[in-house]
Amino acid sequence: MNVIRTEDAVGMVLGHDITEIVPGEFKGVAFKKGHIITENDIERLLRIGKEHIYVFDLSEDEFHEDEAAVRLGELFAGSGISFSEPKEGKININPEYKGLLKINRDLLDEVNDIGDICVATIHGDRYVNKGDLLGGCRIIPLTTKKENIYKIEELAKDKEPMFQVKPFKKFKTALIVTGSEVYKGRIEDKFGPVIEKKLKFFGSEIFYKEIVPDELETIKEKILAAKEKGAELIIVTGGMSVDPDDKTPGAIKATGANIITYGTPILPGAMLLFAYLDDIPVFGLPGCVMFAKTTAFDLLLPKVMAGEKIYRKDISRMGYGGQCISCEVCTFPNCHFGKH
Ligand SMILES: Nc1nc2c(c(=O)[nH]1)N[C@H]1C(S)=C(S)[C@@H](COP(=O)(O)OP(=O)(O)OC[C@H]3O[C@@H](n4cnc5c(N)ncnc54)[C@H](O)[C@@H]3O)O[C@H]1N2
Ligand code: MOO
Repeated sequence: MNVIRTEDAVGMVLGHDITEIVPGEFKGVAFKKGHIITENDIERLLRIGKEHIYVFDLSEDEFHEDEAAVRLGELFAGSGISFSEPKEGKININPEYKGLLKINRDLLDEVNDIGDICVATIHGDRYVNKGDLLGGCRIIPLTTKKENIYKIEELAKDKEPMFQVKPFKKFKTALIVTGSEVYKGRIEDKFGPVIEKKLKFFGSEIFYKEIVPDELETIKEKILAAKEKGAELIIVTGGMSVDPDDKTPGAIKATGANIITYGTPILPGAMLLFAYLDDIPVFGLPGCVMFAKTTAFDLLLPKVMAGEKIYRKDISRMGYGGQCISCEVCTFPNCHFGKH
């Protein structure tokens, strides 16, 4: 740090906070450490009694923390992402609309390995709402070598952005409720309303609904009929376990669908089936989806709704963090469930 005459400090970086006291009116920080001194500041500094100040020299090969933070904000913000004004070398990252958050985890780790620059995030692959806090980027020293920023710009080239939000699409959804007890009117359908509510949250609606008995052929026919009618997503509920009356997995298979998984390492929801009938995602949902607050379905549905293709490995890797602990007050998705 150098001591310099205040009049000569324009464009330089203030090395310490400066307090101003105007009796009866104001007492506080007039200028913060790290502030870049402008022509307009000189008179106020002199009035505070600062004829000399400590400054950092911003040499040719350095960026001021705020400038570096803004450059990184521009670099990290993919579609649907905005970032705040820098404050003391820090920007906040926010979504511009509701959607599925994607974070480039490899890039994140590489950036944090460099030093001087810290990026902290929430977990990706979950839904976020407009204005949520997704993360922050802070430059640790007051100034950082330009080469650090250029290195990050190079690292990020031709890669998925650090942050992006994929908007949810509207899916024409078919719902096939299985269960002879429901079909015969012995009990009321409690599954349908749960699914309807979950879909509505993502902006999709059920255009085709059938209640069918536990008969493999009937379930199969209704799935194929839904496809024929233009379904973009097919959900079949109930009959997913191993009882003799549980026909849903067999029926989905019999349509010729490609079974991605029957059994997910997620609890509750281990008996969930996910398949593609041509390109149409098909869920077989076990009974727990009807009564448990959060299940495997809540982890997979946002991805499907954002138009992501689901691979077997995406599901088989979900065991880590895949146990819901049924908190008294559910805060999902702001919890460990489904984060890995
Ligand atoms: N022997 C085994 N039994 C069960 C296993 C297992 O591995 N071995 N897994 C358990 C798990 S985990 C789950 S989850 C459930 C899966 O249930 P299903 O998908 O087979 O559900 P259902 O047997 O069809 O129904 C269970 C229960 O819920 C009622 N239900 C079903 N659909 C509706 C509806 N639309 N409206 C109202 N109520 C409905 C149904 O009447 C049953 O009482 O299996 C465990 N068992
Ligand atoms: O394992 Mo079941 O499908 O969780 O409730």
